[in-house]
Amino acid sequence: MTPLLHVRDLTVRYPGRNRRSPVLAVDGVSFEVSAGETLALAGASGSGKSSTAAAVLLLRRPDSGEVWFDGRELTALDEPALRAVRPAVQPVFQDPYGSLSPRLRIRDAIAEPLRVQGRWDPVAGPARVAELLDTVGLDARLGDRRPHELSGGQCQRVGIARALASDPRLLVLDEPVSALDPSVRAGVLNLLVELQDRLGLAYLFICHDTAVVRHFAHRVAVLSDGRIIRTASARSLHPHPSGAARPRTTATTGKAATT
Ligand SMILES: Nc1ncnc2c1ncn2[C@@H]1O[C@H](COP(=O)(O)OP(=O)(O)OP(=O)(O)O)[C@@H](O)[C@H]1O
Repeated sequence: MTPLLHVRDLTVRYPGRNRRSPVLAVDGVSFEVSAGETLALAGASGSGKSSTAAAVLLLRRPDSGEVWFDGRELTALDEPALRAVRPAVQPVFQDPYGSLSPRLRIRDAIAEPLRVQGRWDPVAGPARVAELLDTVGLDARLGDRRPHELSGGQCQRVGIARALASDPRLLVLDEPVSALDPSVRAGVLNLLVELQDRLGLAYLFICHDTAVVRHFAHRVAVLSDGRIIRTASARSLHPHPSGAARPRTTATTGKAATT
C-alpha cells in the first residue's frame, strides 16, 4: 500500500548564535505514515520532534529533503498550490488555549478555517459546526462560549473539531495531551482513537511520554539529536509507570465530555 505521508531525508537548520555554526535540528529524517495509522515521533527534549512536525506541515520549509503527501511532493509546490493541499494536513498543538483566539466564540473558532478556505456556507455552516462539536463530545451550547470559559480538555476538543472542519486526512498532533490534567488525557486520546477508526485518519503523533506512545501509537520512531535512532512497534517500547493512557483496545467514545 502506498503511504499517505512519505518523508525523505529531511533536514532542518536554524541559524545559531554564530552564523558559521547553525543548529542542525533535523538531520536526514525519513519515515512513512499510512491512512488509519499512528506513527509517534518520540525522543528527549530538543531531539527535533517539533521541528520535524513543522517541516511536515510546511510551516517551515525544510533545508533539504522531500515531503510527499497522497502522491504529491509538497516540498516542490509553491504557496498557492500548497494552499489547496493544506486543509488535508491539519495540526493540533499542545497548548489548547494558545491555539484558539481568546476573542472568538467557540462556534466561530470552529467555523474560521472554513471561512478562510472560502468554504463557509451560511445555510449549512451552523449545522456543520454543531455536528463537529457533537463529534468531539461537546454540548452544542458550548459554542456560545469563549475559550477562557472552557476547561483545558474541552478546549483541546475544540482544537480537534477545528482541525476536523477542513476534512483532513492527516493530523499532526504535537504533544496534544501534554498540557492537560492527567485525569482528562485518556478521554482526549480515546476520542482521537475513535475518530481514526471512524474516519481513517493518519496521525503523526509527537510525544515524549513513552507510556502514552505505547498505548496510543501503532509504530514509533525515536529521535535523538535530530536523527531517527530506532523505529519499532509502539507496543515494544518499555512501559513507563506514569501518565498512562488507556490502551487502544478499550477506546470508548468521548461523547458528552464535560472535562
Ligand atoms: N527557532 C529556533 N532557533 C534556533 N534553534 C532552535 C529553534 N527551534 C528549535 N531549535 C533547536 O533545534 C533543536 C530541536 O528542537 P525541537 O523543538 O524540534 O525539539 P523537540 O524534540 O520538539 O523538543 P521539545 O520536546 O522540548 O519541544 C534543539 O536543539 C532546539 O534548541
